[in-house]
Amino acid sequence: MAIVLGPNRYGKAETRVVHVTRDGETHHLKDLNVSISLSGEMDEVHLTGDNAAVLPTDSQKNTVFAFARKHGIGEIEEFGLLLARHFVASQPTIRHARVEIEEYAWERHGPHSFVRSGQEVRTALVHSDGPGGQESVVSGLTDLVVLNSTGSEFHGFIRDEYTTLEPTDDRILATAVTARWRHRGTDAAWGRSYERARRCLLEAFAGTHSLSLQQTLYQMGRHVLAECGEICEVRLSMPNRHHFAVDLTPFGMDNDNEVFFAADRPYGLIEGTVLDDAAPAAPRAWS
Ligand SMILES: O=c1[nH]c(=O)c2[nH]c(=O)[nH]c2[nH]1
Repeated sequence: MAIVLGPNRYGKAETRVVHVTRDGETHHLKDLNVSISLSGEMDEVHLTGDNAAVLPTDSQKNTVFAFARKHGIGEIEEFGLLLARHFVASQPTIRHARVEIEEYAWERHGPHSFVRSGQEVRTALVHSDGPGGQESVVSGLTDLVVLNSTGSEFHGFIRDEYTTLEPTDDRILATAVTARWRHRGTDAAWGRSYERARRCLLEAFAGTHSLSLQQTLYQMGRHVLAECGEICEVRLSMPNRHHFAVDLTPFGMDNDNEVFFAADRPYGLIEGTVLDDAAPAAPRAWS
């Protein structure tokens, strides 16, 4: 048996950077969580402990803050590309950079006062092999919590000896959407693209008369691809947040889908990809 070093990467995870743009009395806020992961000629550091090829993760963290000061923070895809390209272009030992960014939204509550809005998080995942190499941008969101109080059925499923679920033609459909979408290029109008993709997800969730969460998932991905030409692949992960109508007959009451028990776990987890089959595959874009 030969023992060898396999794939590896390293970087500073979860640098929390807040940038304030001061426009007189009126301030603008960007609140990010930036995770950097670099790879390249890293055999020596693993095999012998020679650090000559290693850009310290501490320097990577500092770069995030310095770039926020130098370039400001616009769209997170843009900031991610700036960072990823910098590491690969400036360090010969670094061949590949992966930058993952979460953006937390703040709602304006005054000229320099903000309220953290919802739990939804905007995301970007950027890969760069440097000038002339491959690059990819995947945008997305997590924790977009949505609920339809009707317009959802689930019946016609397999019944085996362990099946107790009753078919239903009217149930609550609720989920917390995690969606990621791959762009065809690296120069989209990121902000507008994000708003359009998000709107499409919501429109399709609300507008689909659902026979299963799987069917709703496919419609959501389809709608994004149909409306957003800059996007070629959508990956969705949606927990089925079960709401069970409570049996109130012990108390002499009926319950015509009015009172539900919102179960926490277990939950069905429905995941799927919707894509333009002509788009080039980019497995590395998602890793
Ligand atoms: O939309 C659904 N899809 C399923 O696969 C499933 N399984 C289940 O028990 N309930 C549901 N609902």
